[in-house]
Amino acid sequence: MKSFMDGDFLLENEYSKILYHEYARDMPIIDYHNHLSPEMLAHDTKFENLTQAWLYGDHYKWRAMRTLGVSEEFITGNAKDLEKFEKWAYTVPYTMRNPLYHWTHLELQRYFNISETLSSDNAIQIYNRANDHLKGEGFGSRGLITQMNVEFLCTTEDPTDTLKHHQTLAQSNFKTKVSTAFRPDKAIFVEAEGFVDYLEELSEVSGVAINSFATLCDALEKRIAYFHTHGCRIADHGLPHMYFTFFKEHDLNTVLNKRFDNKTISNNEMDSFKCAILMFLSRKYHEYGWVQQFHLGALRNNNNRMLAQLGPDTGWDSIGDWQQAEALSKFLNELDTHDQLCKTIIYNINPRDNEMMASMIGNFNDGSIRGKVQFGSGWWFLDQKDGMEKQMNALSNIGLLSCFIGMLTDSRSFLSFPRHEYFRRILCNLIGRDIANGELPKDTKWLGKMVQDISYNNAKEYFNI
Ligand SMILES: O=C(O)[C@@H](O)[C@H](O)[C@H](O)C(=O)CO
Repeated sequence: MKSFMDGDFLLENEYSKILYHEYARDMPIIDYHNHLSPEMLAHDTKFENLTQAWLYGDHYKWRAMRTLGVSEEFITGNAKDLEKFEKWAYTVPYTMRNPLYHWTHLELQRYFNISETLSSDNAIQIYNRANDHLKGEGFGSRGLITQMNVEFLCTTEDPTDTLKHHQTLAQSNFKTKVSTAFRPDKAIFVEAEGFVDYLEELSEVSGVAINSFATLCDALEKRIAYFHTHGCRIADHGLPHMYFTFFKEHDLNTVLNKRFDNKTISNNEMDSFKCAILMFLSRKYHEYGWVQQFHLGALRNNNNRMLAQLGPDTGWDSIGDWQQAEALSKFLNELDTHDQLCKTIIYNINPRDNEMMASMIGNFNDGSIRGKVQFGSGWWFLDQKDGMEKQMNALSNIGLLSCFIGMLTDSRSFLSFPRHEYFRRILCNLIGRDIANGELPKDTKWLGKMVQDISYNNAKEYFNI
């Protein structure tokens, strides 16, 4: 019987172990999508305690604590950091079978060499032991990244961002290359309450007076050029679904003028605007040689009361069930038809769409670039063992797992990088299981190279790092 989370954690047989320990484990990390703070990296911010490093910003943990009945005071409220940690320690045993249980103990092991399981019983001891580490060398924001052998990481910024922290990092001696992803969502959601105010910000930072669809595009292009100058080569979008509707520029200006006049717009006007702005952006990404990502299907901000209290990305989102395939196909086809489709990564949040996504990418992998269009790793509610296995099985069954660019943390926590280890163990076990069952040859050399490609080489080549 295996011990809990021992050295062969998630590795069921000898082949899984060989693939992980001898091939995947020591590959550097390329984390091409996350929400880490570039400011904290630029300043190499140290953490006063484990609560700040582990619980601040992590809405995965917040949802678990709320489900257990922990008061918001001890989550995002005014309780002391130690009190918040004690509530998290109380919660952890109740997260068994949720990925948080594995991530929590993997992180305690990898950063703090703590192998005990966390609970209320040992909360204070573990808190103090971890804090002693955090006070030491190599445990600032940069050190935590360096410890995990991270070669490249990509944060996510709005087009109005100055990128001053990325510029600081580029001029520093920090070994990890820190880039940014251009995330223009606020310019896309034309119906959003703050849309017009946002256009004023965009106008200010771009130097373009935005009074029409064309000038909005000019402003965005100026920011794409600015981001490009500062090393950005990736864009990202969080959408309920893709948009594809017929539009005329005149109508788009009508939509904008209605928003400037605080008038409501129809659903069709909304969709036409979003299709048009996304089409413009994608064409520009292609022109600049960028990679574009589309995170599709999240049903965001479901709890108005808590949104008003805490804002977005605080744990009140869930899996949506929009139809995805037709609009996505037509959008990508329109770009492909005019040779304007850049490298693209599509992510689904509803597991129902796994096979659809795995088949969709084959429509536009035209042989021009190896793995040009990618089915992204299990995202958000799917970035756990079951979700990752299902995503990789769908990709294996319908596409080519060997061309997959693998894992990303999508995290706001500097302690999340063992999630790459978690992914690599799951990947190696999937393949090791097939070898043990006689479904794959005992060619650990070939399959070892495959797991190294999925863990690192494919992403390095895909993003030209
Ligand atoms: O990029 C997104 O929109 C989501 O990943 C979002 O940031 C979410 O809060 C998240 O971090 C899920 O892992």
